[in-house]
Amino acid sequence: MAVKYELIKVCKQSGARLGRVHTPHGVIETPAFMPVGTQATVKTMSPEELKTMDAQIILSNTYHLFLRPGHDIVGRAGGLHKFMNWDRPILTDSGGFQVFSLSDMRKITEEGVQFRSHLNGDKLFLSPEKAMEIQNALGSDIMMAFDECPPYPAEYDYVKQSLERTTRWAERCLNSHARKHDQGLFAIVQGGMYKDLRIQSAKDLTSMDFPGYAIGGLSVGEPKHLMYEVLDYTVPELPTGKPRYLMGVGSPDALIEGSIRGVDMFDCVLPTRIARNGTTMTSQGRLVVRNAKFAEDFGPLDPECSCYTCKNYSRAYIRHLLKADETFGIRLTTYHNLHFLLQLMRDVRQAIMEDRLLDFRDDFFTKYGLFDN
Ligand SMILES: CNc1nc2cc3c(=O)[nH]c(N)nc3c(CC[C@H]3O[C@@H](OC)[C@H](OC)[C@@H]3OC)c2[nH]1
Ligand SMILES: [Zn+2]
Repeated sequence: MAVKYELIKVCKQSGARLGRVHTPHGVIETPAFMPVGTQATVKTMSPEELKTMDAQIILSNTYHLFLRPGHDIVGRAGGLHKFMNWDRPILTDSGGFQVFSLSDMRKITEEGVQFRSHLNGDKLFLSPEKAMEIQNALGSDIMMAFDECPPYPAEYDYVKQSLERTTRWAERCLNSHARKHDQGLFAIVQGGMYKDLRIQSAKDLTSMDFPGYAIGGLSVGEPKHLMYEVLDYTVPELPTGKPRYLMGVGSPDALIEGSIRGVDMFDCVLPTRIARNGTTMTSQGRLVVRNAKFAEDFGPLDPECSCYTCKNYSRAYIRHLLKADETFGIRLTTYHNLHFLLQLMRDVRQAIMEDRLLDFRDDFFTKYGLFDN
């Protein structure tokens, strides 16, 4: 079946919502955090470990897989699910963002974007139609429309031109959507930090029938309060019966604040990226386990965590592995960080069920030391 959203309940205290996103490879309970597996793997984690921590859906990336190994190879392997041995839902980004964040020598035209591969300098081209062809070959359950994510800050006129082109590109994606595997195609709302442009982008895109809507153009260096402000006036422009996906977000506080504002899906490289330099998220805030002070600390990363890492290994052992550059060290910090955010979203869903998400936020922020900064 195609991608459908089922609204279960709205939190009486916060307006956040509990929902389910039905996809060809299974159901996602929302609000949900989606681990990022850019190059067809969530770095250092096996699919079995991701299932043990109950990751419901993972992300992969059109830009990276187009460049390497090539979407045609993945297609001939039977698609991304088969290629990476993951039988739950997969969402793929359309590649637009990476063209701007990874490659140089790029040129935007109405047709699409010319750029050079960040791997070998090859001249390449991505367009709405190409992005759809690639995602069809990958066979992801949720595909993203090809868009431009303007930099921050960006001039009003540039953002207006850009969002209007992104809307035309979204229409071209819809028209070239083969629905080969009954995949869902989400449009991406742009408009920078300008209220009238965000509302224009949302109105234009919701007038076409997409099964879900992403809010793009955020988490690009703007202050957090500005991101929340944009959410405050953009989310209400989106249909309540469709999932809302805030791209590239985020930290524990942003996941809670975004859920309060009615966002259903989140993705962020934070948990896997900071794990690689030995930074972990714990119920008492961030903990840099590489620090010398943990050399003889034989307790778990987080005394309140029930994950595999915290049940079986000490801070001293993990610190030793990281200092010795042993791969198992970043596997343990990665496992814990992903589990931490997945558990946080389970707690958020429970708080929505019990109409107490604002209380949950205050308790979490107090313990996590977020009222300090
Ligand atoms: C960090 N802040 C952030 N703001 C973003 C805004 C946009 C946006 O407006 N449009 C598009 N198309 N993508 C965006 C993205 C990339 C997310 C992907 O980036 C990849 O993570 C690195 C990952 O790919 C598996 C993920 O897949 C959905 C953003 N990331
Ligand atoms: Zn843990």
